[in-house]
Amino acid sequence: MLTLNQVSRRYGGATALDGVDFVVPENTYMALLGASGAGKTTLLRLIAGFEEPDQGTISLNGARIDGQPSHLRDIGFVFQNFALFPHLTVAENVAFGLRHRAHAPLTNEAEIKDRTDAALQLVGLTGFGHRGVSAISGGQRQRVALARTLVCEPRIVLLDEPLGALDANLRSRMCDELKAIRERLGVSFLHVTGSETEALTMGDQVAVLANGRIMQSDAPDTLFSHPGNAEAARHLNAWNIFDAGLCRGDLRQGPIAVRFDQIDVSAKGTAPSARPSLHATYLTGEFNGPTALSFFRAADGTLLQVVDHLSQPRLPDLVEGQGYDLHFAADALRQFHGAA
Ligand SMILES: Nc1ncnc2c1ncn2[C@@H]1O[C@H](COP(=O)(O)OP(=O)(O)OP(=O)(O)O)[C@@H](O)[C@H]1O
Repeated sequence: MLTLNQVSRRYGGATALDGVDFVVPENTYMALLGASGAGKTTLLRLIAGFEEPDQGTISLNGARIDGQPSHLRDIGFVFQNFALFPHLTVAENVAFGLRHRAHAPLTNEAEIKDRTDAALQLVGLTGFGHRGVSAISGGQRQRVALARTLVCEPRIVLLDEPLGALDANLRSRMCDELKAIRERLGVSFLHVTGSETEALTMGDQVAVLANGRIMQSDAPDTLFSHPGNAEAARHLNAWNIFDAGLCRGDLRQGPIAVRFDQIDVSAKGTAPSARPSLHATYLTGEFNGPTALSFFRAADGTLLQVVDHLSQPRLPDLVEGQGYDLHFAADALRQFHGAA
């Protein structure tokens, strides 16, 4: 189990991480979701030991690792750009870590070969060992990077946007593979990403990092259905967040959130009186295959989105520039304390 306790990191006057409390349990695929600049890479670099926190502690299985040299932490790191050696073969790239690690480097060629072959088999690259790393596909390069990390049997694996350099089809295939490989190994993976879809698909647990803090860490379905604050909701790209004052109905003051797929639309003045509702102007629509997204503007300028599933359409025909009532079940909304 990896534990960060009140970890902070500043660069000059800028705070990258601000009192982060974070736990990655054993044998877990942990996804860390955050926007660009949220501090994701900084967090991984502190765990790996490439940098030290200004404050706070980092422990692995109960023992402090902050302050320890990086190469003694037994932590694997898979970089976004794979960082393979271009002049080495696939097998040589994988074996490199075994030969050169600071802690008990291997010299026995038979053992190096056995462990390299096992790592290549684990990532589905048996038979590719002799190839140059420029003679394989992007997805295969990603798997070499993973094999190179896994061959050293790290206690936890950190993955920095590992699918970022892959095209969309390959990305979804690699999602399944990464999950399967982790399950076979039984070590925890900490995978950082800016994509909510990737985080929710991959993670046994998903943490949201914003403004240098962990906003929420939960099972993906809990996070998606019950974001605990406006910042977590905003990262899921599925929730409208607006001021309760816009609504007709008996609501507490402050920011509220309603999911894109839980809002209904009626002609102006026809919202059922039992449901909270607000007026908004229809801007435009967007088809995304099986779903359609409609955009509205509320009186205070807030942009609202409504998702309609084409197999079960709920929305009337909408006219651009015309006002509508947007309404929802009272139990569909979430209210948060503090600013939106
Ligand atoms: N070496 C550094 N010197 C100064 N500022 C830095 C340094 N490294 C990171 N920062 C700043 O710290 C903040 C967090 O950066 P970090 O790279 O951790 O974000 P990130 O979430 O990984 O972003 P991205 O998804 O864009 O890679 C940013 O504001 C960044 O500009």
